[in-house]
Amino acid sequence: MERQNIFTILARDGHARRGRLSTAHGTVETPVFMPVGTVGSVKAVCPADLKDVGAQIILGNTYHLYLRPGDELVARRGGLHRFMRWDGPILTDSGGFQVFSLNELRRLGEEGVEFRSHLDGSRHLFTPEKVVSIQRNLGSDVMMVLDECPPGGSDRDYVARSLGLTTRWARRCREAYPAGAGEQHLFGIVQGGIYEDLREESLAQLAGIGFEGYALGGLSVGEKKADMYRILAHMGPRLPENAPRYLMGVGTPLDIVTGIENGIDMFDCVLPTRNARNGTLYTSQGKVNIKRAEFREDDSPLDPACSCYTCRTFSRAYLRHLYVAKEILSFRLNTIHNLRYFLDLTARARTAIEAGTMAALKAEIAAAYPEDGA
Ligand SMILES: CN(C)CCSCc1cc(N)cc2c(=O)[nH]c(N)nc12
Ligand SMILES: [Zn+2]
Repeated sequence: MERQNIFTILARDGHARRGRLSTAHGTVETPVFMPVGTVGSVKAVCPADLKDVGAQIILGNTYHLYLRPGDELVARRGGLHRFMRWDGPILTDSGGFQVFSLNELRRLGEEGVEFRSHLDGSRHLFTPEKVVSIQRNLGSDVMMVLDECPPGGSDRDYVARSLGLTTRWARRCREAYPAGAGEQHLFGIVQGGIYEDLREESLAQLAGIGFEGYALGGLSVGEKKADMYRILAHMGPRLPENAPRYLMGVGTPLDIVTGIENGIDMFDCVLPTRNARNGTLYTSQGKVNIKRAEFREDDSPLDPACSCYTCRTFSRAYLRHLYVAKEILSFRLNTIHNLRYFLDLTARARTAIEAGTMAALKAEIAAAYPEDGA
């Protein structure tokens, strides 16, 4: 069955693209930031909050949902959208990355990756076929292939061998879910570490198999920022032109704008949700550490340039009080704001690309976050 083109480019500004991705649960305006909802919830906020802050597509995670509550239980409850009452698009990572980041005990082989659950120590094997089956049970709109993400700083020989395994696994994922097999999209993940030639080799192999979208993996895993930016500049524009491009696990506000100017369409990062819970808030004037004593009697809004519920309603003094008192409401209000900041940033980028003013947006973000470019 001929697949209709799922991704349309509406405008460009240099390598930056303003696009539209169609999924079974609606269209996604790109560039887009995707809030992370690893175990079926974006921590501290509910679906109504997510809609209110402008979330379009959120992330779920194969590893976590497979272990608890179980992908088959979620399937029996009607799939992840129904289970968590999120009716917009969902992207799920394949789980390999989480196996490596959460488990000391794991064994990597041609068949797949064997690991012990971080919850109860039970033994499991993730194969390419298994992670596709889990993501089909979850019903995610975008599935990721099983890949190996070499740790930052891995030597070239290891990275070269690893990308071969990632390609063989990607091919098995595609065979388990051929193009046109259903409404879910399958994205390939380009590896190759900090080596341009290995990155191009990984991409050529994946493009030869054919996926609905392509992700840059293996970045923001401890490598030097300069190395990440070098690979991003080299590979962003080289990813297939008419497919969505996803930079996994990135990043800071400046990383995101830099990714957009290098042709990336989709981003996910735990920074807004994780930092909300430790009081680090992102604003138009840079980071605000809400627990600082200077805010004790500050009646001004967190960010005068932000129109989120938190900034419209509460003072910095109150947000500081909630945080210091360890009130649960602090997590929710801080998360609402931080997500709104990252979602507004990509919304502003969409407008900037249409207007040809991405350079000005980047200069503004670089000035507000001078420490990010380090
Ligand atoms: C919450 N997010 C961090 C989870 C989704 S993105 C996870 C993630 C992050 C990073 N930096 C690299 C990789 C990678 O190379 N492969 C895979 N499969 N996932 C990755
Ligand atoms: Zn706000």
